[in-house]
Amino acid sequence: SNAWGYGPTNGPDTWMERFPNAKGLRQSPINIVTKEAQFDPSLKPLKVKYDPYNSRDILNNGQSFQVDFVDDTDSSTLTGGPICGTYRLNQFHFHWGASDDRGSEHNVDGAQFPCELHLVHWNTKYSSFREAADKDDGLAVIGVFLKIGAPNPQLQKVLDALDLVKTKGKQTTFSNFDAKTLLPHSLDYWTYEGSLTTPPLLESVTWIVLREVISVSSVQMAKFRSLFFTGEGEPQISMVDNYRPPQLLQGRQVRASFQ
Ligand SMILES: COc1cccc(N2C=Cc3cc(S(N)(=O)=O)sc3S2(=O)=O)c1
Ligand SMILES: [Zn+2]
Repeated sequence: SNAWGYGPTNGPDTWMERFPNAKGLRQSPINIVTKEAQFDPSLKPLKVKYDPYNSRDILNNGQSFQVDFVDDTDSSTLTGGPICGTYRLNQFHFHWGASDDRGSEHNVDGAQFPCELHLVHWNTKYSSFREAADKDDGLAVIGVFLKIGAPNPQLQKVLDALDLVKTKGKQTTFSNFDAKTLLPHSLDYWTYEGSLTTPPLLESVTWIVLREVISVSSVQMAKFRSLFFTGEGEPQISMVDNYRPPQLLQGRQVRASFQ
């Protein structure tokens, strides 16, 4: 099929054929070399204000599943940190592996995690998410690593909804979810200028990758892997390994909000 994906014939190494941004100078994800991340005292603390009222639905989009938020007011926002102004939460989604040894997009000192959460926000200096999506300062994505450990009860609320969105295109109502409950205690972060990690690979993202991980159990990871890339009635292909490998830093500086 000509649609992009993560398989042998449409995966990350083929994306440059249709999405020239793939060869750009600020591509994501990257490997974060912690010793080379310079502490920047001018970086402000992250301020996350999420209102559970804004959560709307959960959708299998054929590449991951995402929880969408109503973003027509400033009720769920990200401010402070490396960004200027107010960014609104639009959606969150995950990337994961076929086994616990891989699955995250960003790496830390060459290490991969089994899963990575992305919370996608857009700059309200633009009139909409779509208008912001291709601007240099249009998007800010918080990345959170998931590490195998104790079951995560907050994550479980999301995983319990997956039975209703097994195949591509399925969606269901998902209200009153507080995305803040998915964040770790510490909001210490690394930050760098990058891109969307899937087509259209737009170079519009200020990445904010949290240092502290959240936990996920192996049983919970199996729930992620019970989804399908394919639609109802099509030959089933398990939704696993939906991650892009690290891209070249191309001279970019990764800054740390902590010493
Ligand atoms: C062109 O404007 C649009 C319109 C609709 C959706 C998207 N998106 C596509 C990919 C994509 C990848 C993201 S990641 N993994 O870097 O966090 S976030 C994201 S998106 O902005 O939702 C872009
Ligand atoms: Zn993502």
